[in-house]
Amino acid sequence: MLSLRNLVKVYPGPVAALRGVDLDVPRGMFGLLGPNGAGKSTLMKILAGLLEPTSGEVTLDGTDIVRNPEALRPYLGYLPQEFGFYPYLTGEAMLLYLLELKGVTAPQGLKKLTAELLERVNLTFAAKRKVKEYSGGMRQRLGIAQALAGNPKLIIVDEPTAGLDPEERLRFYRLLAEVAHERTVLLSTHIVEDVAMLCPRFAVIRQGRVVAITSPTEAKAAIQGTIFEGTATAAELSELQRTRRVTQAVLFEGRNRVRIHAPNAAVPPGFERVTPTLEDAYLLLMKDPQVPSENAEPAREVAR
Ligand SMILES: Nc1ncnc2c1ncn2[C@@H]1O[C@H](COP(=O)(O)OP(=O)(O)OP(=O)(O)O)[C@@H](O)[C@H]1O
Repeated sequence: MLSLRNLVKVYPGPVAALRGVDLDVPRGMFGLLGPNGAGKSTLMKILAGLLEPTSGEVTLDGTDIVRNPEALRPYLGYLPQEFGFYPYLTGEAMLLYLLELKGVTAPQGLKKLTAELLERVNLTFAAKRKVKEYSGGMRQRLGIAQALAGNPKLIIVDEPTAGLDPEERLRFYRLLAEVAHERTVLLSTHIVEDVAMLCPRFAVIRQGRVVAITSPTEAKAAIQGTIFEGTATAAELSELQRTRRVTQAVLFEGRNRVRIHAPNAAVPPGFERVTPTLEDAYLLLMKDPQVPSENAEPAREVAR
């Protein structure tokens, strides 16, 4: 179990990136969902031992990661947001180099381990191709291969599906789900679909604070019966945005299709009750004025 207690990070400025995060992350896949700037990367870097928190505690199975980052290293795999690959190396040479850099040892030899890891992430066919010829999805799979080396207890992946096309994203989801069978995988993302597809539980982070810890099913159940959808003109849409909580406004066949949260209030004419999506739940949490932006707020369990 990975446990975070009252984790605070203040950058010079000062910028309060984390304002007291409390979180327990069990085995399996766990999502950390939040908009850009919420503090996800800061949190990931602290967990990876690359950044010191201003205060607070992080433990992995009882070992203090903050005071003892070296003790953690063999148990940790990290796929950062910007992974630096050498474009002119082959996938195989790149991975071998990364394993050497990480100090991984293998009884069967590093070359064999490289081949096994490439097989694990379905890249054997591209082992001899230069990394510059890899698609975004192939690069991310190579990134997971290096994170898997040494069979870590904890894998941290920071925004791994940004920029992948739908097919690559799906393939990457399958790989992550498989990897999470045997360990804790902490997935940071601003993409709601990542969480919907992969995470039995997730935390929502907003302005450096955890504002909810829930599951996709619970989050949707909590707003069941309160989401309505209809068509609106541009003027009607501005009025709705002023007076209601709009969870979605998209153009569909040239007209505004709008989803609103209407727990008690009367529903505009033509609007019909629809099944809530995780996106609805997430957007409501992001707009929730109950979640103060400046004052301390304990983690809230949604509909438990
Ligand atoms: N080195 C730094 N110095 C000062 N401020 C920083 C630094 N790194 C991040 N920040 C600020 O801290 C806050 C949280 O940033 P962080 O990168 O952790 O967010 P994020 O949720 O990962 O967003 P993104 O997805 O855009 O990376 C932001 O306001 C950001 O501008």
